[in-house]
Amino acid sequence: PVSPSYLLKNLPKARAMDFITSTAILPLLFGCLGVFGLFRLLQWVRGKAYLRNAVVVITGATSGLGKECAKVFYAAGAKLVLCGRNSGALEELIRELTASHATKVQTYKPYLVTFDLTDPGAIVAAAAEILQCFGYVDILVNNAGISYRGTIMDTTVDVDKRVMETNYFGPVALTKALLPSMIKRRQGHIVAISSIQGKISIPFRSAYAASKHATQAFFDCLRAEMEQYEIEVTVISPGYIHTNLSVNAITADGSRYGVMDTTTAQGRSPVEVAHDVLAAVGKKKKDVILADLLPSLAIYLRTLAPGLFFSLMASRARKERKSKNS
Ligand SMILES: NC(=O)C1=CN([C@@H]2O[C@H](COP(=O)(O)OP(=O)(O)OC[C@H]3O[C@@H](n4cnc5c(N)ncnc54)[C@H](OP(=O)(O)O)[C@@H]3O)[C@@H](O)[C@H]2O)C=CC1
Ligand SMILES: CCCCCCCCCCCCCCCC(=O)OCC(=O)COP(=O)(O)O
Repeated sequence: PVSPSYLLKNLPKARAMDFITSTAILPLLFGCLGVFGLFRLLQWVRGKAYLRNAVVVITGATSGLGKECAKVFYAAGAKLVLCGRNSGALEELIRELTASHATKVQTYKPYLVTFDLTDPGAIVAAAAEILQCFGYVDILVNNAGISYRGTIMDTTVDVDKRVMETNYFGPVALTKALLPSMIKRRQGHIVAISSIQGKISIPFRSAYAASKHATQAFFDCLRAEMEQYEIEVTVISPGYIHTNLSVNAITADGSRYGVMDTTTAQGRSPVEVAHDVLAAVGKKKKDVILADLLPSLAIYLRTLAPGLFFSLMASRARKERKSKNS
């Protein structure tokens, strides 16, 4: 028997088109496209339904990615609990959200909870307040975080601890405080906003990269342990986003860095990233990288050719040191 590929190669173009249209190839192609389209549509509809009326807790909602996440989850019809340290900024955001009417679904006035993620007592109290108010939480978005700049040798252990408390122990404590009620309902979704630096470590970010690697590891373990209760875990690792992360970063002695780095300024818009977060949550994705090609390739390089990756990082450290000294 003559194979379709042989015929396609050997028949003139016109005859080849005749062949395609007169055989099952075209209907098969359209069939596959149709099934794929239907699957995507179903996924989209399910995602929308999943977020509508869901009780969603977002930490770090006062600025940057958290603020934009608040906007897209609000517009999707979620019942929001917005967390942060600055109650004035949260109240302002709630005013902004409730003033806009550009959504077709029913929206709910967000609830506000203020606490510091470095204060374990305040985290437990905040979780209790949220549960008392809503009875349950559907989705927790652990977004709040701080970054850091400094050399390991100059950095005090207090600074390492502060970054770990904000980016790792805080989200872990909040997750643990909300998990029992999720387990009881056999329903819930924990989201961790990590970073590309949760997958690869770059020089002069030791505390930050360590906190994000710890985040990735903890929430990967959690995903496996929670499968039995049907609780979802999504870890999201973005590349640079144009927010105030670098401005708010702390330095080796704990002072504020206060500089908008070029990498941050040239990062993706937080609005776009928030939409990607919403889509990932709606699709119950397990692990998502939201970055350009180079950082994504760097993750593969770290796994497949670690020696080369380490040399590149050492050269990056040399260059950065040189430019600082000159
Ligand atoms: N921007 C980027 O390039 C990238 C960011 N990310 C991650 O995205 C997340 C959001 O950061 P982004 O929006 O960029 O930065 P921002 O600095 O704009 O926002 C950080 C948020 O975290 C809150 N926060 C910081 N420390 C604490 C604390 N101790 N207790 C409670 N809340 C706190 C801040 O609240 P407050 O107003 O009280 O300071 C603020 O709302 C972080 O986890 C970050 O690591 C990941 C990859 C890239
Ligand atoms: C097969 C070819 C592979 C080539 C790989 C070359 C290696 C290039 C290194 C790229 C490093 C990318 C670092 C990305 C870091 C990042 O996106 O971090 C996100 C953040 O969390 C930003 O926080 P920060 O405080 O550091 O601004």
